[in-house]
Amino acid sequence: MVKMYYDQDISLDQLNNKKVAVIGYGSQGHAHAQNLRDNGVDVCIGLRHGGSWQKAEADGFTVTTAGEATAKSDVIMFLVPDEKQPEIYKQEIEPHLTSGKALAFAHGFNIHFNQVVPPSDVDVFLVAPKGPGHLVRRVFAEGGGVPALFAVYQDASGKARDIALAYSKGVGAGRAAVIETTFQEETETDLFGEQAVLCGGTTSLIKAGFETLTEAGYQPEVAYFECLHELKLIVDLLYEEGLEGMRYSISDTAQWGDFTAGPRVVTDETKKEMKNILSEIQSGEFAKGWVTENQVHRPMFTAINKRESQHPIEVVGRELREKMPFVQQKKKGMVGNAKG
Ligand SMILES: NC(=O)C1=CN([C@@H]2O[C@H](COP(=O)(O)OP(=O)(O)OC[C@H]3O[C@@H](n4cnc5c(N)ncnc54)[C@H](OP(=O)(O)O)[C@@H]3O)[C@@H](O)[C@H]2O)C=CC1
Ligand SMILES: CC[C@](O)(C(C)=O)C(=O)O
Ligand SMILES: [Mg+2]
Ligand SMILES: [Mg+2]
Repeated sequence: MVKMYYDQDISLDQLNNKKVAVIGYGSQGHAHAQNLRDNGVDVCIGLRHGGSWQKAEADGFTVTTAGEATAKSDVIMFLVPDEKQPEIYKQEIEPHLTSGKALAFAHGFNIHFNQVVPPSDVDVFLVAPKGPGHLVRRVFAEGGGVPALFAVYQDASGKARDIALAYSKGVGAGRAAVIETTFQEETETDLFGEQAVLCGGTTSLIKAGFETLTEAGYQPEVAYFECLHELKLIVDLLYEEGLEGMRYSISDTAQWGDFTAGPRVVTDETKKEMKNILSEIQSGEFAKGWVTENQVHRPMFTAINKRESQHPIEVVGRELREKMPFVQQKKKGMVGNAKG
């Protein structure tokens, strides 16, 4: 088994006398900043004037521009959206990224695909939590942690690995598991996971199930609870106990259906397509498409996003969730969601 690091294996010393700038206060930014602060790390926030600035100040942080935060800090964790990083790096980070500092990422996209090229006299590492930022904070606040990968791309100080490990502990990952990787492995596996399984694969599966039931004349509310709402409850069991633990809790009838019908839904053809998706990530084809889509101001992203928000499962889901305030974490004050 790969070596894993836990809190007891990691020292926070490499962060103790350092200032950490978290650039961005969105999904990952607010979680890193708050978890690090709770672990005694000296954190400031770098932003542009806007919604996140107010949130970060209301949460008690010192907020300046990204450039000022970079200038006064030793470790700069870059948590603005991937597609904005190259420009913000050139304008705000690079001019202040003097020798001896460390530039850090939560995802390797821009380093691996050469969109950000830091100078050789700074450390470059990543600490990539394997979970959405809002859960990185929520799970930490509940006493747990979200696992993370760390990787060193450039070790100018000779201490980059220890700083990355300390940072991983600082955000709470040492409570779950910290694994060493490379920028290439993190970038390719993360893109694959979010496209084929966690986000793309799952939303397509949910919609296909919902559409199959509603097109057959079943009520949309019933289809919503069956194909979306209950998925969370099933995934909770998978998270806690794996496949076997989930199957312990479901009926034997469901388990027999799982064994016999599941492979008819996710077939060899599906796996073949997963391999194609992985090849496009590995070759840089996906990255090229995403960079280009942003250069032309996201026409497809915008159109698809609009169409998706009007899907019948979203229409019925909004109504049903309104009546279940206990499921609505966002309305209960989920902080740092720059996406609204
Ligand atoms: N979302 C996640 O859970 C995960 C994300 N990652 C990685 O973390 C990084 C950050 O992603 P994510 O947290 O989703 O980002 P978000 O979109 O949630 O947050 C973006 C933040 O950047 C700020 N920002 C945007 N433009 C600027 C600017 N020009 N100058 C200064 N600040 C700016 C926004 O502030 P404003 O309010 O002003 O717009 C906001 O605070 C990415 O590399 C991503 O791949 C890795 C693991 C999981
Ligand atoms: C699964 C999506 C993710 O990779 C994540 C939350 O880990 C992301 O980029 O947001
Ligand atoms: Mg991810
Ligand atoms: Mg990702």
